[in-house]
Amino acid sequence: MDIFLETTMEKAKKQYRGAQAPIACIEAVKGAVQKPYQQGIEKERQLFQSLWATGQPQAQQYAFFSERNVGKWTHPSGGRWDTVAPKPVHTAAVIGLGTMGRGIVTSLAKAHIPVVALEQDAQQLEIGKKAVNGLLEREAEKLIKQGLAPGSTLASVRFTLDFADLRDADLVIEAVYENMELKKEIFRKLTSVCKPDAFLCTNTSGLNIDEIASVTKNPHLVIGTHFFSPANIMKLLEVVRGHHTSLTTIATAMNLGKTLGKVSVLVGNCPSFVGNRLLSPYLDQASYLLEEGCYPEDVDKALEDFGFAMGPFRMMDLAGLDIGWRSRMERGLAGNKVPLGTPARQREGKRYCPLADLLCENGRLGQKTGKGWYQYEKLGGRIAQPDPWVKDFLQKYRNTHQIKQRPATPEMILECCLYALVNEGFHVLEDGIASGPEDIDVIYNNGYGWPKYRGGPMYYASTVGLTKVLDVLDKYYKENPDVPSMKPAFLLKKLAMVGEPPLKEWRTQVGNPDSKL
Ligand SMILES: CCCCCCCC(=O)CC(=O)SCCNC(=O)CCNC(=O)[C@H](O)C(C)(C)COP(=O)(O)OP(=O)(O)OC[C@H]1O[C@@H](n2cnc3c(N)ncnc32)[C@H](O)[C@@H]1OP(=O)(O)O
Ligand SMILES: NC(=O)C1=CN([C@@H]2O[C@H](COP(=O)(O)OP(=O)(O)OC[C@H]3O[C@@H](n4cnc5c(N)ncnc54)[C@H](O)[C@@H]3O)[C@@H](O)[C@H]2O)C=CC1
Repeated sequence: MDIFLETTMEKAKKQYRGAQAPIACIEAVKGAVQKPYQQGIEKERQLFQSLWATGQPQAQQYAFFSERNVGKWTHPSGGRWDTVAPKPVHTAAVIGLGTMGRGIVTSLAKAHIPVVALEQDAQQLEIGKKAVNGLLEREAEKLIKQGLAPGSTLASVRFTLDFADLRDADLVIEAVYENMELKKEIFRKLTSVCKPDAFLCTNTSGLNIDEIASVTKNPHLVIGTHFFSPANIMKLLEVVRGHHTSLTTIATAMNLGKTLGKVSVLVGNCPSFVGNRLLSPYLDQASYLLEEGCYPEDVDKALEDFGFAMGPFRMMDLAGLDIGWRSRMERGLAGNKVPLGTPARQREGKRYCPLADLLCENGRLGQKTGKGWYQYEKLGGRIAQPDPWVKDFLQKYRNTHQIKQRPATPEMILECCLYALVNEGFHVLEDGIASGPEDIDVIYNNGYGWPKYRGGPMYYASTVGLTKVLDVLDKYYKENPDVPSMKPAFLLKKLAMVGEPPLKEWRTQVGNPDSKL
C-alpha cells in the first residue's frame, strides 16, 4: 500500500474510532482514495438510502455517507447549481496572510493552483511569507516521503503588496480582519483591478455577504468561502450563497473545495452562517460555566472525553480570541460602543459573559500571542498548559461580580454546551439556512473536530432522544430566562410532539421554508 493511502486509512481509522469502524467504511475510504467518484455518487446515494431503509444507520456509516452525498439530498428552491458547469480556476489570489490566509495559500498551492499572496505592509508580508514557506516545506516533506517530487506537485506562490498584481487571477479569496468597513474597502479595490469575470470570495466568519457584494460591479460573482482553522488541515469549506450569487459562482466555489480535497457544503447567508451560528450558544454556555466555578481545562476535558478533537477553550485559542472580539465590538457588544451604564454581565437585556473580551484587553489572543485561555510554550505554540494567571483572574472576577457558584459534573457540562448547539441547529433548519440535518452534521464532523463516530450534532440529538433534549432545554430556560438561546426551538418541539420521527424525515416536518440556499 502506498504511503498516501496508508496515511488516509490511518486517519479514517482514527476518526471512526479504529476497531469500531465498520469494515465497509474503511473499504469505502480506500476505494474513494483509489478511484475517486469513479462509480458515481448515485450508487452511493442508493447504498445510503438502503441503509436508512433498514432503520437508523450506525453513526459511522451515517457520517461517512452524509459527507459523500452532502448537497445532493434536496434541490433547493434557489436553483440547481449542480447542473451548471464550474469555471476553471487557473490562478488564484489570497489577501491577508494571517492565521487563515497562510493555510488557504498552502491549500491552493497543494492543489496545483498558482497563487498571488497579498499583505498590507512589508512587515506583515515578511511574517506571512515565512509562515507560508514553513507550511509549504512541511507539504514538500510529505511529498518526498511519498516518493513524489515537490517541484512538480506544489504550485508557485508569489508574494506582493500591490493590488495590480491580482489582475490575472481567476478567483480571489479575501482573508483580512473581521471588519465590514475593511472588507468593503478591499472589495472596492478588487472590483476595479480584477478581471471583470473574476470570482471574488470572502473568508468572513459571519459578516453579511450581500453587504460586501454591494460595493462591487458584479455582485453575482461574490460568494463566501468559509475555511476552518487550521485552513490547510480542516476538511470543511462552507460555501455561502449571497442574494445575487450566480449558479456558476456557486458551482465554481463548490468545485474549488473538491479540488482542494475539502468537503464543500452550501449554506445560506445569515449572521455567522451555519457552523459559527451553532457555535455561538455553545461557546456562551462554556463561558457561563467558567463564571460559575469551572476552569477551562474542566470544560475542555468533558468535551474532549466526549470525543471532540479540542474542547471549546483550546479551540478558541487555536482560532484566535480576537475574531470574536472584533465581531462583538462591531455589533456594539464590547469595546467603546457599549452604552455607558450597561451592566458588565448583560447586553440588550440578555445574559452576557465578558470574560473573552477581558482576556483580549489583556493581550491574550490565544496561540498567536502565546497566551489565551491557556499558556503556550512560545508565540504560536500548540501545547496548552493551564495558566495560574487565568485561575487567579477567574477567582477575582467571580468575587467582584458575586456570582453564585454551581458545581458542574461532566454530564452537566455536556448537556449545557451540546444541547445549546443542537437547539440552534433546529433554528437553522427552520430558517432554511442549511438544506437538512445531514448538512449540519457534515459541517460539524469536518469543520469543528466533532467525533465522527457520534454521527454529528443532529444525529447525536436523535440518539439521545428529542424529548430528553427538549426537557433539559426547557428546564434550563425556565431557570434562566435571560438566556434565550436555550428556549427550545419550535421544530424541536414539533418533532418531539409527533413522536420523534427518524432524522431522514425531519426535513418534511420543516415544511417549505423560504430557502436561503
Ligand atoms: C473565538 C472563536 C470564535 C470562532 C471564530 C471563528 C472561527 C471560524 O470561523 C471557524 C473556525 O475555524 S472554528 C475552529 C475550527 N477548528 C477546530 O475546531 C479544530 C479542532 N481540532 C482538530 O480538528 C485537531 O485537533 C487538529 C486537526 C487541529 C489536529 O489534529 P491532531 O490532534 O490529530 O494532530 P496531528 O495529527 O498532530 O496534526 C494534524 C495536522 O494538524 C496540524 N496541527 C496540529 N495542531 C495544530 C495547531 N494547533 N495549529 C495549527 N496546525 C495544527 C499538524 O501540524 C498536522 O499538520 P501536518 O503535519 O501538515 O499534517
Ligand atoms: N481564525 C480563524 O479560525 C478563522 C477566521 N476566519 C475569518 O478569516 C478572516 C481572517 O482571520 P484571521 O486569519 O484569523 O486574522 P489574522 O488577524 O490572523 O490575519 C489577518 C491578516 O490580514 C492582514 N490585513 C489586514 N488588512 C489588510 C489589508 N488592507 N490588505 C492586506 N492584508 C491585510 C493582516 O496584516 C493580517 O495578516 C476574518 O474575516 C476571520 O473572521 C474564518 C474562519 C476561521
